[in-house]
Amino acid sequence: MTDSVPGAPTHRASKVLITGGAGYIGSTIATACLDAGITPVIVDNLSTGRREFTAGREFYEGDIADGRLLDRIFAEHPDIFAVVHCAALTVVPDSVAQPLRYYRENLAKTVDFVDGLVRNGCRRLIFSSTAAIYQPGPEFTVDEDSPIGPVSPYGRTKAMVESVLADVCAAEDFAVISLRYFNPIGADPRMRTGLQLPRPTHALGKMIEAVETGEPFQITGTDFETRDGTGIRDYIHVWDLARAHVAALQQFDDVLAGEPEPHLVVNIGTGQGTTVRELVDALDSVRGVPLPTVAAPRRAGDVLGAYTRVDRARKLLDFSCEYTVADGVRHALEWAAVRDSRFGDR
Ligand SMILES: NC(=O)c1ccc[n+]([C@@H]2O[C@H](COP(=O)([O-])OP(=O)(O)OC[C@H]3O[C@@H](n4cnc5c(N)ncnc54)[C@H](O)[C@@H]3O)[C@@H](O)[C@H]2O)c1
Ligand SMILES: O=c1ccn([C@@H]2O[C@H](COP(=O)(O)OP(=O)(O)O[C@H]3O[C@H](CO)[C@H](O)[C@H](O)[C@H]3O)[C@@H](O)[C@H]2O)c(=O)[nH]1
Repeated sequence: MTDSVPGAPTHRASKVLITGGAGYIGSTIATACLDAGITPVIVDNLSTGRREFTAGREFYEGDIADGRLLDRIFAEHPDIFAVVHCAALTVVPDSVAQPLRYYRENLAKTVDFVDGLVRNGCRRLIFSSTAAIYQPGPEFTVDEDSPIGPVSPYGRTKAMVESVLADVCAAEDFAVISLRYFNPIGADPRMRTGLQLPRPTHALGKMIEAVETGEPFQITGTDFETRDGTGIRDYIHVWDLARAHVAALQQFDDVLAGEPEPHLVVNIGTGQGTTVRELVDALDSVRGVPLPTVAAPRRAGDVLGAYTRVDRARKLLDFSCEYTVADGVRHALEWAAVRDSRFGDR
């Protein structure tokens, strides 16, 4: 006799381990989990994450490759039903300058971490993958079957981890949903968490820096084959991105039950492309003041960009975005205004 209901999840999504839960995306996922009634347990070495984001949350300071720490976490929380694996180094130019560090932190440590999960009988994992693993091409849209061809060591670490996870799923009682994120922007709409990195290099971060300093914003690349010559991206509100994780957690077993393999890949984006100039327009309409811009050369390795088709996320996770790009811009500006007061050392 079981208490299961036809169509109901085959597990109860009650407690989840989040690696990198003191970082930008992981802390927002932790908040969204709490709002959905799922208790987050965070493990983070605070290399880029902030202790402030763990306040009032179950938190273990340490490294994902520390097997003894992992054993302790599972001994103290035997009811963890899944892991969201966000912990990684994420700066593309750093990965070019220090590839061994990136392969160690993102790939080798994930191997040790997954070994520890298998040892502790934890068999569900959601992996933070990235749109950066797709091969750049003239097509504006990609889907999960588009060719893989990352151009940076960072992107390659993510593609390699996906392959490792697929192999583990084939050999062990282990199941994975790899979510390939497009470009996250914004903050928790209630301003509990947001971007904590002091020197962001992404487009919206640099625009907000330009607002703060009064310097013109440099548009790096105005000769791409896009509608206005500037790079195109799929900017997803970080809260929507976090909601996608909650959806994947709540339906984990049911979603994978319908799949031929226990390793599923899903793109998470809005399905809409936005050029750099259009992102500046969104910022201008939110602020009501035009941001001065100046044309600059392309960044090394910069690509034309892409946005995702959203059919798989909609069909398998019943997920779609609720926030617009303008919402993301507005929340990023609001967060920038409160951010420093949240951190004692700035
Ligand atoms: N931000 C983006 O544009 C983007 C896009 C696609 C995918 N992703 C992926 O999303 C995930 C989260 O990215 P983010 O933007 O929140 O970055 P972040 O730097 O804000 O968060 C990463 C967190 O992981 C922690 N961490 C790193 N290495 C660790 C280790 N060995 N052990 C324990 N903790 C460790 C850091 O302290 C930090 O809190 C990453 O895996 C990243 O590759 C990010
Ligand atoms: O100061 C800037 C910064 C960016 N851009 C342009 O804005 C577009 C988007 O650039 P982002 O850096 O915001 O986005 P990317 O997709 O190129 O890269 C981002 O997403 C990647 C994952 O997909 C990595 O996480 C990377 O570190 C992060 O910056 C590009 O055309 C870029 O040339 C500018 O015009 N000026």
